[in-house]
Amino acid sequence: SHNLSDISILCNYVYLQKLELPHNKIKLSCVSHMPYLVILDASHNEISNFFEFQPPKNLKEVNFSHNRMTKMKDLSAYLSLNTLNLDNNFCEISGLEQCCKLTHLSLAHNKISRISGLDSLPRGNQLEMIEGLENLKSLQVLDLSLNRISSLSGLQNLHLLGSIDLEKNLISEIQECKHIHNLLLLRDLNLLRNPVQEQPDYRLAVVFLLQHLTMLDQKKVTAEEKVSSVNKYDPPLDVVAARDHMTHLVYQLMQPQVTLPSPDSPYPMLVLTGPQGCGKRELAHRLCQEFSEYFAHTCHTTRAAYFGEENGLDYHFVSEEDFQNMIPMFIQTLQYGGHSYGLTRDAIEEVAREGLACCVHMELEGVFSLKNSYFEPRYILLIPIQVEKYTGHLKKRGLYSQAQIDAAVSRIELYTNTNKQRPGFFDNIIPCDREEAYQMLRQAVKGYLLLEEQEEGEDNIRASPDNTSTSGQAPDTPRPGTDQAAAVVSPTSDRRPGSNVKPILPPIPTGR
Ligand SMILES: Nc1ncnc2c1ncn2[C@@H]1O[C@H](COP(=O)(O)OP(=O)(O)OP(=O)(O)O)[C@@H](O)[C@H]1O
Repeated sequence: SHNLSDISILCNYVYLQKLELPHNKIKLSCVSHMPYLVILDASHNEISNFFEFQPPKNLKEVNFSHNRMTKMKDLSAYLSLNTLNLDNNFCEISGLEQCCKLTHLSLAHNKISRISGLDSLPRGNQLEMIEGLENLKSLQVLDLSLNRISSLSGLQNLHLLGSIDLEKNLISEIQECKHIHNLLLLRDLNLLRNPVQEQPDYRLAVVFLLQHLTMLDQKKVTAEEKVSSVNKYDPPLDVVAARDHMTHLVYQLMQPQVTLPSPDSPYPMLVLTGPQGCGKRELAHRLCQEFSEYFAHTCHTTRAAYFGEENGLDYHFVSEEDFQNMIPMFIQTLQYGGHSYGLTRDAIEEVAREGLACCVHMELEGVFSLKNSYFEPRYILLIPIQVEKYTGHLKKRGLYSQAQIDAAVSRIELYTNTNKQRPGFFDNIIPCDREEAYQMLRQAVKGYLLLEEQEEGEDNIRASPDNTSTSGQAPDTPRPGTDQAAAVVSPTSDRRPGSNVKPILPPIPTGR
């Protein structure tokens, strides 16, 4: 750092192996007199000529960063070079084809729009790491084929990149593509002859992660591939529900006898839906307790019972193996947070035989699935209004990991969008983070049950069979706890299960 400009005196030091002259204004012609030079640091000078000296046979490390070079030349004579720092110089990289020992190339802060010519670096000595590319903001085409690169990290900010050729490298993980996920102009990626090709569903997974690609591995990405990849890795709710429904429909057709439900006598059900942890489970529980003569909860899950949960009451807790064996019995299932949840026909029938309606809670996919079925439940959406409060509540519960919390929070939008885009999809919407959520819920349910008058003292008034009015009830409507009721709900009754269910929910409006 002494602003040296003339170093011709060094011409006499022919045995020099290491020359460090950063931050000067030197010219390098004297290097031609140093055949044994191994390390050269001429960074931060004003050198405009690239390698303008006779090649020292063993020159291994060269630092030319921060100079004024604009044009590269063929470096085939510099056979021993393994480390080359060219930060802050060039517009185009070339001439490295014969640098067979190059393993470390730094190209930070250049104006390079095209990197090529690195593809013929001989095997066994290929680049393992390219440094400094992150600042090559104008780079559009990157050819790093035939190297030993195993990560795409460092490319994430090259927003103008349209083409990356990494054929025959060591990329082995599909997740590496996440590094280039935000490159919206990237159309062409070549990962041929990388170990990643062996990963199951490699092509669909890459097409999913890089949705702007038009060419992958020198093959056009088709519209069908794009749709299949989204359906596989982030299926829309309708697709999840349709698949679930299809499975259960097939099994249903294989069942010896279908009892519930039937299109002519819909079985009443109440479904609470909303993102996980919004309190559906407790609310459903309270409802089933308060309205125990109307509702019972019945769902199966493979998740372990939380403290205080009871088998058969909160869920039927079963092993994953049992759950899989029961698949033919389900009318709806969902994999959520690594666990399986489902509603079996048998469980619904058991509730129905007791003269009760099912009150279940589920994620939105379950609702979509039920909407495909014969069932015509009432759907109540429980939605958090204040995200921070909801997040705090999830944390306080101490049941969920941060990832689960994030997933639950991110799904709020799914619910609100569904509500916006499909008017009438939900019968009621209740802000679940309000103190009075349960009061609002029971009010809605009482509305369904036409129970208002009963509260006002008319004890014996129940919902009419046709649900059209609450007054002038048929006096012989069975009351819970009476012999008559017992007769109707007797499990030994030979009437069709479900036919004794109280006609509690008003008919579903047509056109839903
Ligand atoms: N049969 C089903 N189909 C779809 N989703 C279901 C089903 N049964 C339960 N779920 C939903 O799966 C998610 C996880 O269930 P879990 O019982 O662990 O909920 P939770 O953590 O207690 O949250 P919440 O308070 O929302 O019930 C919940 O959103 C629940 O409503």
